[in-house]
Amino acid sequence: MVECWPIFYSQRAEPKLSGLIGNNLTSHKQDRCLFQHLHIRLRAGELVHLKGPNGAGKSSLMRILVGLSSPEEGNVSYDGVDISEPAVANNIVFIGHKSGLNGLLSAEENLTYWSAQHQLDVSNAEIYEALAALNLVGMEEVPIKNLSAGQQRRVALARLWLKPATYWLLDEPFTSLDAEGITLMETAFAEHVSKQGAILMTSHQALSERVGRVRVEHLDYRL
Ligand SMILES: Nc1ncnc2c1ncn2[C@@H]1O[C@H](COP(=O)(O)OP(=O)(O)OP(=O)(O)O)[C@@H](O)[C@H]1O
Repeated sequence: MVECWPIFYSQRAEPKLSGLIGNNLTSHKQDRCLFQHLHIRLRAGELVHLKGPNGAGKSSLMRILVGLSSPEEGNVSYDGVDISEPAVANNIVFIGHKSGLNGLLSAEENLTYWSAQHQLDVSNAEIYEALAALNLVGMEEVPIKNLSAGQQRRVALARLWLKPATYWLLDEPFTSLDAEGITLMETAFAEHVSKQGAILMTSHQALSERVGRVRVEHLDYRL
């Protein structure tokens, strides 16, 4: 039988440990065990690249780690506080592999709405600055449905510029990005980690040396 997941930290560790801790996580989908008794830890100042084949369960794990779905077993905490505590969300930005944007609204409107949802005090000028950082000057008022796939991805990623959070959980952030977009994001990742931010990301492509030190973890496909 395939071992589900390497144990990234001692099982004797106390739950009050700093960082993101997924403890003893188990999840099944369609009668298949994606992972069982999985332990994962992400510390401040770390970038973890979660790899694995299609269908292995990376997105399912990410959704559990941000509290969007519940594991059948185990628990998730951030700096010793359980994910169920509302305050925990203030320190996390999750960007899923779907952009989560309203196609009828512009980039500016989407980010204004998202900021309000997250109780962020963000000005219009800051939204324009975030979009400029993603090289979207001139695209601010265009309905999302009229932007290219890569431009839409950039709008989704602009959220990272708007919310001051330690933990970035990014599911396939490079999807549809061109080489310049990937360089831009890798540079942002390196900067975030250098300021003691923490990043857990999935990607089917290798990261360049630009991002600095990366810890790679694998999630195997279980039959
Ligand atoms: N809402 C759902 N209902 C039923 N099955 C699901 C659901 N979401 C995911 N699955 C199944 O769980 C398995 C893992 O899916 P998941 O999206 O987590 O994989 P992944 O590792 O992120 O894959 P990829 O690399 O293709 O993005 C797949 O077999 C998928 O069919």
